[in-house]
Amino acid sequence: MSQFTELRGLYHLRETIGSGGFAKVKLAYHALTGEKVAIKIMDKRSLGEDLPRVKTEIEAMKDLCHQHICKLYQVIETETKFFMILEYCPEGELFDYIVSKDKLSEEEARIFFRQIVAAVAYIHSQGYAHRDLKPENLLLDEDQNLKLIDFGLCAKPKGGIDSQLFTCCGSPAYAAPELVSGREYLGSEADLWSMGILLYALLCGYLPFDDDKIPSLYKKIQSGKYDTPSWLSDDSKSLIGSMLQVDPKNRVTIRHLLKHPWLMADAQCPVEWHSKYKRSLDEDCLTELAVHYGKTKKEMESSVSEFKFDYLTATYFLLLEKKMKGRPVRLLNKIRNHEGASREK
Ligand SMILES: Cn1cc(Br)cc1C(=O)Nc1[nH]nc2c1CN(C(=O)N[C@H](CN1CCCC1)c1ccccc1)C21CC1
Repeated sequence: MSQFTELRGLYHLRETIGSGGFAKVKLAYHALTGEKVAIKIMDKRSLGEDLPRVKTEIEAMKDLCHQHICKLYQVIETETKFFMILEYCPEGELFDYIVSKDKLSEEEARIFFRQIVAAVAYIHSQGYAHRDLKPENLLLDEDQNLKLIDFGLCAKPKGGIDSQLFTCCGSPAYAAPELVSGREYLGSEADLWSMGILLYALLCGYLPFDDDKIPSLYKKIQSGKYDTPSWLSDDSKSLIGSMLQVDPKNRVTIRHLLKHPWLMADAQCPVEWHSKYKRSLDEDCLTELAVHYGKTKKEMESSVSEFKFDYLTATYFLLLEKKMKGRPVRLLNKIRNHEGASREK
């Protein structure tokens, strides 16, 4: 396998697990921790006018640190390529999970939707709108937790989350009426509409507005009329209805969603949306890093806290991952060279 020289000794590349328009995603192992990562590789030449989207995604993901957002560990930029080293989600896309189960029970849909609401409440609190919320952009980790990905279309409006946007983007079936009508819109309100489509897809297994011709799809979206199958409970119908409001000013806000009765039904507590990641650095991880690099903890702390999204940032976050999963906070001191043979450091 053609080893990218930029990754040599840092990551051991394995098979391709996804390929899209201008990018592909490969499974890899982070050499120092042995943890699995997903490396999104983009070729600058084939990016063309999509290049700004990559920069948007990288800058957004550097800012976002949350239990339901796919973690960015490292960015490597060369003359011809971008490498984004990201959290590996072994269970794939929520889209495939829904298809495999036809549709989800209200209880299971609620567990997933609470996580989606938490992720969106967090990114809105950081001033971002995702603008491409759909089941393909929600991955499942090994504990069936959702991780939001693909921030290439997200917006961080200059004037804050509640200032007007124009660019029409995202996937048509999930796009809000004001967006498909080419009017000005608020990113946060468009995200809430997409979440209504998402909840409908979780509970029904198909989309409320669908048509293979875009113009007629847009007409259906702008009409706001969709059918509600018999198996939907009254509470589900009213929650979906509060998000699929054609007039964005009548649409429920993320703040209301957090304490909506349907979302609190089995849990009796509002959705806990704040990031579980602490501001302060983890002592155990710093100690292990200091030992490994032969530095004092103070030196280690100041290097790590720069968060340059270099190999040190990746190693810190992956050590933290190991700790949060109850695995030993240890670095592999046998650095395997690229043949895979290991030698004492
Ligand atoms: C598909 N699959 C099956 C299993 Br099992 C694990 C996976 C898997 O892909 N896991 C995984 N972990 N981490 C990631 C992934 C996929 N992945 C992705 O970023 N996947 C997206 C998927 N998008 C959804 C709509 C269009 C493309 C992607 C983007 C560009 C090119 C290819 C794929 C990351 C890196 C964040």
